[in-house]
Amino acid sequence: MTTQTKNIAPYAIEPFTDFSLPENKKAMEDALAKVKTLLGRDIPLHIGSDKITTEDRIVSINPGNVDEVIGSVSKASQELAEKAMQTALTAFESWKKVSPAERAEYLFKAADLMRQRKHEFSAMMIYEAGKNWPEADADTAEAIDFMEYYAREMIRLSETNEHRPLTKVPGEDNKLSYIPLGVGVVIPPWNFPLAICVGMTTAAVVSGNTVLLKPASVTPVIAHMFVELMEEVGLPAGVINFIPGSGAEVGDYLTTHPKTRFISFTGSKEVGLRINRLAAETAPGQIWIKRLVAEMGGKDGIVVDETADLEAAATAIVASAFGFQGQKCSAGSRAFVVESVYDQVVTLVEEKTKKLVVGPQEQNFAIGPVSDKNAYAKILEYIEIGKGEGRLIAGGGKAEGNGYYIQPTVFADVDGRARIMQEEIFGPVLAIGKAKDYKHAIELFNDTEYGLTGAFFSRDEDRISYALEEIHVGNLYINRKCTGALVGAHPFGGFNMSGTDSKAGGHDYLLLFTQAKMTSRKL
Ligand SMILES: NC(=O)c1ccc[n+]([C@@H]2O[C@H](COP(=O)([O-])OP(=O)(O)OC[C@H]3O[C@@H](n4cnc5c(N)ncnc54)[C@H](O)[C@@H]3O)[C@@H](O)[C@H]2O)c1
Ligand SMILES: N[C@@H](CCC=O)C(=O)O
Repeated sequence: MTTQTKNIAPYAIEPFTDFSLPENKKAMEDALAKVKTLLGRDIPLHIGSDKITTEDRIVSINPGNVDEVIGSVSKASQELAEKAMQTALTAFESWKKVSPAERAEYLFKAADLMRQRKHEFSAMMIYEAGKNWPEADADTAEAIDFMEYYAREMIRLSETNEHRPLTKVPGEDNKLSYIPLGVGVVIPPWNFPLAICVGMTTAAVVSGNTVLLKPASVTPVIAHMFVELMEEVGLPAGVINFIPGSGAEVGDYLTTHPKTRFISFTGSKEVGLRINRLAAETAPGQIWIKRLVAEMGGKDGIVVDETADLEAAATAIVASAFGFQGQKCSAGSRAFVVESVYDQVVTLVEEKTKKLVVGPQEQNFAIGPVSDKNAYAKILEYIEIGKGEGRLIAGGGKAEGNGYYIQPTVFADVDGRARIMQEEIFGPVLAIGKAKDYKHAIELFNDTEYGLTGAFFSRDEDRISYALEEIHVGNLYINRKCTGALVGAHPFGGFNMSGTDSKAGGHDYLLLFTQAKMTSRKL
């Protein structure tokens, strides 16, 4: 072990804030007040050390108060995307020579600063993404975790010859080193606008790559707050280039660019498959196969058998379906319950859902707005489809407020092949189906093109063993909700149309941003 590693404390998960304590509540209120004074600013592109302002803008608004502008964000054109690519290519030549421990140090410093200003980052997400306080706090905690975790992981990878030596051959000194790939395009989603953006970007950067970060158009301001933080800790110019822009224009341009070495994408199946197709084409002058990490959607859910703790199962169903308004790739938008306890579980879910109050997230309501106008229209359309596919037992339409508010909605008696059981709605809509027995319930659960998260509720050990083997998802939980993976503890990524199963927050993740070089020296 090197001296540097010895001085680094073992990775520990960032604790969540308990807002029932008056001092924490006050700290968040102060942060909300402070961040409010920062809203509405002009946000430039960051290309190398240049801050570039453009005429064309993305105007980010508060989805819970649509008159409030969060920021007016400059938008990259293809010419500016090209400038960013050239800048990242130049920066790569020096960044790749910076030692892994030094690269990790930037992440440690940024994690430290983010921890100190935790509530300010959360406050920005409360305004820009419509997260409530605990959801925003968990997002910030996860962003800190990703930086702490990947920094240590890079150091561990750089010491691989000490920890996992190659087989000895007399007369040879053989070594393996993990070197960076080059310039990557990082395309995060809006729903974990800090954690996933930070995780994807810092994993690539700590591995020695330089990046073009194209934030989600719904949440560019919180992404910019992170970019400013990385500048504050002294990350060299050009390592992270911030280029908000249209997916179709800038996204396609960079995906097909011959100098793009890898693309790290998290978002919908439709966009992920498009990037997969475009990235597979070899552009003139391209000398590598582009690497693609694509984490996509889900149609996740919970299976409940008759031996389960039904109260706990119903609580988990409601939390998984409606946490952050169901806008998680891990959201439990389906539940399958065996017929002997079906009515009991449905009643419990109905009661618990009806207790959820909808309102603005500045005031920390359980349910806030959905992300934007398009999502609002799409979710309401699915609710209408659901009315023809199941029995409406809670919600069923718009909720009051100056934003994109929708009632948490539950449909019971839904067939496994119904559209609301098969298609990712990405909103507060839950479909419940009845199964003959636990095996049938698992069969219904597996009948989807996705395979991201799932949970099984039972007290029977044999059935739990069966579920562990048969439920086909990347993240499977027993007797708990199917959302809320923790960095280091629950490496995250899905099967089938849910993506490339990259296992973010796990030991294998940085391998996706490196290539292993073997050197053999004759002694
Ligand atoms: N599997 C996971 O880990 C995970 C995590 C979070 C979200 N998601 C999924 O993300 C989706 C919600 O996020 P979203 O609405 O931001 O998804 P989205 O696919 O609409 O957008 C994702 C990102 O892709 C960009 N984009 C759009 N068109 C592009 C193109 N042609 N080229 C390049 N980039 C382009 C967007 O600007 C955004 O930054 C859901 O399907 C959800 O399940 C998956
Ligand atoms: N990692 C998060 C989901 C990320 C996608 O939206 C969870 O486990 O709930």
